[in-house]
Amino acid sequence: MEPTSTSFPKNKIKILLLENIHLAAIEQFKSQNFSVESIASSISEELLCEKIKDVHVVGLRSKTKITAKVLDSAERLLAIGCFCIGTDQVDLEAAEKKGVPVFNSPFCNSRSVAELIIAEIIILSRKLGDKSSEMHNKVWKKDSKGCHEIRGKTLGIVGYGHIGSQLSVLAEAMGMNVCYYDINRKLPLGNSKMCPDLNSLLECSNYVTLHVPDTEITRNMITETEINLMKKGSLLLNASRGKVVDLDALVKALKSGHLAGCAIDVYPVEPEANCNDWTHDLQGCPNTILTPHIGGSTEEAQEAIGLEVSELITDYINTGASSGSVNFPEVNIPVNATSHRILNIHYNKPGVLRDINSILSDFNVSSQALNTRKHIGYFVADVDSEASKEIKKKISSLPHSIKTRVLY
Ligand SMILES: NC(=O)C1=CN([C@@H]2O[C@H](COP(=O)(O)OP(=O)(O)OC[C@H]3O[C@@H](n4cnc5c(N)ncnc54)[C@H](O)[C@@H]3O)[C@@H](O)[C@H]2O)C=CC1
Ligand SMILES: O=C(O)C(=O)COP(=O)(O)O
Repeated sequence: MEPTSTSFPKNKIKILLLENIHLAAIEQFKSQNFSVESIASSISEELLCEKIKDVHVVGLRSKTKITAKVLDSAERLLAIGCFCIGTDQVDLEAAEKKGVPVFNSPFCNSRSVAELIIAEIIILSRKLGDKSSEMHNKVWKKDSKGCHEIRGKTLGIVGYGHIGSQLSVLAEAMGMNVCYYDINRKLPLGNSKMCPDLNSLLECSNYVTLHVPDTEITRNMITETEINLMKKGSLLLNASRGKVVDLDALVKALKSGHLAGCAIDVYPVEPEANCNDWTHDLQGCPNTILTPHIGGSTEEAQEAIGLEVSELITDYINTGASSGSVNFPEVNIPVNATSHRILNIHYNKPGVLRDINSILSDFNVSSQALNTRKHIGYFVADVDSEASKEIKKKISSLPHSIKTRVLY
């Protein structure tokens, strides 16, 4: 008997991509016959609430905010793709409660960020930004005052994760001494040294670079107090998130000469799209490199991210595999071509598995798996194709069910 066609037609799957996500993702989704709309910029919450109503997948980068309000409008949403590392732009708990997995690319642009920081350390050490600006303005001013080699200097890395550890290796290869501070225990790479606390790193470093996520703990991690603990003439680099550093305090330290320079790639508020009227108090500060959140903006990184995240989402839509999501129970059982697959997302309450299995006890189940997180459970089972419609109907009507899909 032909399996009943229960899977949602692929060409009805609507994918909205924002912020100029790489063509590799668009091509991957189109190869699955999904329909794709790609927008080059971020969009406002109001417009997103409207556009997301009939969308099954939304892809974004670091700008677009997926708030609880946006999620309330997203009745058909199956998955969210953060085509970047950070996922702080998504209300992860609200997405979990709605049974929407969030996928990201945990390290495809780590090297790009690390290389940018190495470049900026050298540019700042030789004041290349100011020197180049002077030359463009007809000023030939040759001097070595305040210019240094980086060999033998100390780089303090705050956050020794994918980027911080990559940077550690590159910096040591340039002859720098490396120390780091992390709230988690980390394997020190090469000759790097762990600092017991942030203050000791600030006090011993010639360069301080920040590579932490945006969290309640890291917001305003570097204020006037921490900047004043830094050595006079040291330099601060931030390519993590804009709220980690109090930029007013940074401007004050640059103008007083306490800090010899800085490189800032991220800002508390950033434009939704490219513009030519961006202003900030950091403009005009001495030996100050300002970049428009381009740490991960290399062709290599964007292509790799586009491929990785689109493949994770494709697998989730086509097989229910949730590996690689940051907010969802991980379930990943081999596909059984002769069965139909039931996917059930439910509130994590006692008795749900009993209720599901009492429904399945009347049918043949070739494999099943359950995993849970704080708010939800994710159940996957392969069943006879003849029974899948009936099983889906019964499981989706259970009191704690959030979403139930059938794949074949
Ligand atoms: N400017 C840009 O274009 C980019 C910015 N980023 C940002 O950089 C951040 C770091 O990226 P990855 O290294 O890949 O992340 P990761 O998660 O691999 O490493 C972050 C490290 O920070 C540590 N950490 C967390 N809170 C801390 C605290 N309060 N004090 C000290 N350490 C703390 C964690 O234990 C972890 O080891 C991302 O969360 C993202 O916000 C990432 C890529 C590109
Ligand atoms: O990977 C990250 O977290 C980033 O901040 C990169 O942001 P972007 O993808 O360039 O908007």
